[in-house]
Amino acid sequence: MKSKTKSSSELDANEFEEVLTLFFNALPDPIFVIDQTGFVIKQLGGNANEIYPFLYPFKDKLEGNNLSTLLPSHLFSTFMDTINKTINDDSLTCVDFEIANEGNILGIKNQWYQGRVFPLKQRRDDVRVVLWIAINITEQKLLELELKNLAEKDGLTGSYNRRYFTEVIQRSFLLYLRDKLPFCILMLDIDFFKAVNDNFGHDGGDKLLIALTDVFKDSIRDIDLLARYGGEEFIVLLPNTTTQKAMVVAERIRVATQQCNILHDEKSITVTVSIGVSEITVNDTSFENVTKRADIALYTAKTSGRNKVCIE
Ligand SMILES: Nc1nc2c(ncn2[C@@H]2O[C@H](COP(=O)(O)OP(=O)(O)OP(=O)(O)O)[C@@H](O)[C@H]2O)c(=O)[nH]1
Repeated sequence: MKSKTKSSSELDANEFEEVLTLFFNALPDPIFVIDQTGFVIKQLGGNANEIYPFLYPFKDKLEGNNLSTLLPSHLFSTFMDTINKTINDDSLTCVDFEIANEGNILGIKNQWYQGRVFPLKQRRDDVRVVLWIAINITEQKLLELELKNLAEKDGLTGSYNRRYFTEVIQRSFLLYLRDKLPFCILMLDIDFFKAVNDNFGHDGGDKLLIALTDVFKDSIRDIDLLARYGGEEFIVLLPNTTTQKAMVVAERIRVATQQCNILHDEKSITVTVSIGVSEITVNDTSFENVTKRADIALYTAKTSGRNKVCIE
């Protein structure tokens, strides 16, 4: 009987594995074989040190160790949740994660990765196993963050812009309809701002707007939302707040503004602010009813002498 002989173009299993290992090792993205306990069975590829700086410090320490000893606890949880989901669903799972790189020897800042995790049929000591490919997506993430920033923030002061504010107040209004969670609005307008520009130049005016943004932020809680509404007009959303408390916050902002003193070309600039306050009511049919009342209150503050807090 004629036995099957290997032709010169065929590889035996060992040779084939050798080629595959060479191939994987040449890949810039690291690939890990990890079991369901978080034990790293094998690491392949990941040779682009500049885009995989997280591998650099323990390049040779990954294999044979558990992720729990390699990753910070919050990342370890993310990895284990992803591995369990991949195995339970028996399908590809994708997860984005960020790795902090402070003090990294390569001087590279935080990096974002996407883990693409595939379930494998193989087991290690009866434990299921996955293939984890980590792809560096930092540039894409930074671009996304920059676009988000451009869409939501005001270029001069870094506070939120009117468009973002409108989105948030719309949601607050819907929450109010559902849960009756009250909220208040403060409409702020700097007094005689034109005179600041006239006396100190547009640069001086800009510098003041930036300084006042900090003053306003320092006077509100983290959950409150400050936005630049127009030129020298700002608006604050105070969630879960009723009129009485909103008046206290408005008064705090008014006093802090009066006390703010900035230097520009060795001259000091001081201003005051007028503030209109309003609270959502059961009769309101849109968030615009609330902002309209704050605007009317602001007008009253302006026409009754400025540097005042009024309510409507
Ligand atoms: N420097 C600077 N000025 C701005 C900016 N946006 C708007 N302004 C100026 O803000 C001034 C607003 O003037 P007005 O609307 O007359 O109001 P006001 O002088 O503050 O007077 P009252 O609001 O009535 O107290 C105008 O001179 C605008 O040019 C900005 O981004 N930077």
